[in-house]
Amino acid sequence: MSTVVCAHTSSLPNVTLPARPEAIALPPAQSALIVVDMQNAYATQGGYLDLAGFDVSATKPVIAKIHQAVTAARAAGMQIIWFQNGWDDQYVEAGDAGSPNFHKSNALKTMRKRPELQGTLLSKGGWDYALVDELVPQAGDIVLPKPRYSGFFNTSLDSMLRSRGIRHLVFTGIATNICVESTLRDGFFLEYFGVVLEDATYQAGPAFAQQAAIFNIETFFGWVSDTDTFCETLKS
Ligand SMILES: C/C(=C/NC(N)=O)C(=O)O
Repeated sequence: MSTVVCAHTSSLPNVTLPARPEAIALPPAQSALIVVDMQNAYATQGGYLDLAGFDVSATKPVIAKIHQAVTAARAAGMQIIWFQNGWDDQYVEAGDAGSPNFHKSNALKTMRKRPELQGTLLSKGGWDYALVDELVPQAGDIVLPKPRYSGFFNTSLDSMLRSRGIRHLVFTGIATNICVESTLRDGFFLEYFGVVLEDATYQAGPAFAQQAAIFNIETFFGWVSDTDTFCETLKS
């Protein structure tokens, strides 16, 4: 079985992650573990996705897997990056009717339908915006707010990564088919190697949305592995 090795990092200590469609090199000093939007909005009952009608009842095991992956990545010296999706409490950053986001964001649509929720969903400083209690960033981690689905759009992610010489991105978080896939895709166009830990992600929508996102990543944009394999690989 072949292994994909980035030409610029081939002289670094050889950590190879078993993945689909083939193994991929993952030098810890040139890699970041990215945790996408593990906020109450996306992972807790009573949060935005739940209120908008999406099923979040199976997110607890995903939170546990992310905790496991973060712990292993931290022990290996890998940079941890946490994203939080949302906007100011007046929703200026969300855009007005001139922005597609205004029309497509289910958080904004839910608040228009239920005005009593106005100011609560994905609003910076609120419970919905906060990371779930089980996942706590530590000193040295990077916490980045993001205003759109892709973590590369209108954020400092690219410069944070480039200034640290990071070329390899390991993705966890919610939702696989939206912010995880959007960020991994943009990373691909910017020449980052993206791997998703399948069991440390969860979709927004039916199960086929997860399957389609994983298919797209495995086939066109990156690589797919799982949390135990990632942790074992880093340990060895
Ligand atoms: C539906 C949705 C997904 N966000 C994400 N973190 O993938 C949203 O933000 O509206």
